[in-house]
Amino acid sequence: MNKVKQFTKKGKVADYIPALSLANPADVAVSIYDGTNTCFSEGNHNQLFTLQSISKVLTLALALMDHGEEVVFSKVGMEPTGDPFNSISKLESQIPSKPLNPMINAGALAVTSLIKGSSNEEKLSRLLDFVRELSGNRSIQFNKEVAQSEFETADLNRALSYFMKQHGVISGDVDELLDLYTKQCAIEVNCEDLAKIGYALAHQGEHPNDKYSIIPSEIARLVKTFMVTCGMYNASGEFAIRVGIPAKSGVSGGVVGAVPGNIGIGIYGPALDDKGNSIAGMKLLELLSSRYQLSIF
Ligand SMILES: NC(=O)CC[C@H](N)C(=O)O
Repeated sequence: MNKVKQFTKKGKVADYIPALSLANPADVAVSIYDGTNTCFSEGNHNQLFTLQSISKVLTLALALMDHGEEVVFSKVGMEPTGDPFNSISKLESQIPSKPLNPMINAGALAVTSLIKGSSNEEKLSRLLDFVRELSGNRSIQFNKEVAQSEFETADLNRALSYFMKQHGVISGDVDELLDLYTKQCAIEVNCEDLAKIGYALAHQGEHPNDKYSIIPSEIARLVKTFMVTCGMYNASGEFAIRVGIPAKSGVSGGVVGAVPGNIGIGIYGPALDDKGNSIAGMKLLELLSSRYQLSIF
């Protein structure tokens, strides 16, 4: 832990969502869960933070459970982009303007538009229940201030959505979609919750304590594969080489790691590198992976 703390000085807290700029850049925490009911943690593992892009993994799993692969992958592709997570450029150059994968914002917005429910309240409550079940934590909620702060400033995500609506990738009201998406991104967890979610994904979608199946194993496999190819945005290639753990980051500084058949890892470190990944989190995962030989490759 001491080895990685120094790296926080080189990073910057995200401020394009104003509420996220309140985070303390010096924070670093990690939890590791091996299925034996208690987490091994270091740092302030009770610190709450929002899922942000980590939620994309969970909405993908839910949308696949709701509709199956054929429907979901008619709206979103399976290829890494090599572009920043909020880029619009490939939407225009791809025919028929389908977002390239579900881990970039355009693809995640398309996936969120697929979540079943008769209202945003019902869709959000289904997603919250899903996150609560995967983490074994019934008290998980979303942070209203962070959701509101993102909703008020999400013009780029609105632009992506309008572009996709024009091209028939999504339908319906764009602000309704943004309302759900910003609440999904504002779901609040701590490192232990993330470690348990990582464990569930690492174990074919099993409940982290009770071991019954929450996500069908084929969907858990598919989601982990996206974590490898696109989980760290346009740093995914280097991350696969240096770390080799299926993982997903968010601009709040959270990272979830799922070592297949083994541990789940939850990290918080809000100082980010230039690609939007937790700078200390990436380093910590690199050290953990080499010390305990966790790379899947
Ligand atoms: N990379 C991220 O975590 C991005 C999520 C954020 N809510 C956004 O859409 O910009």
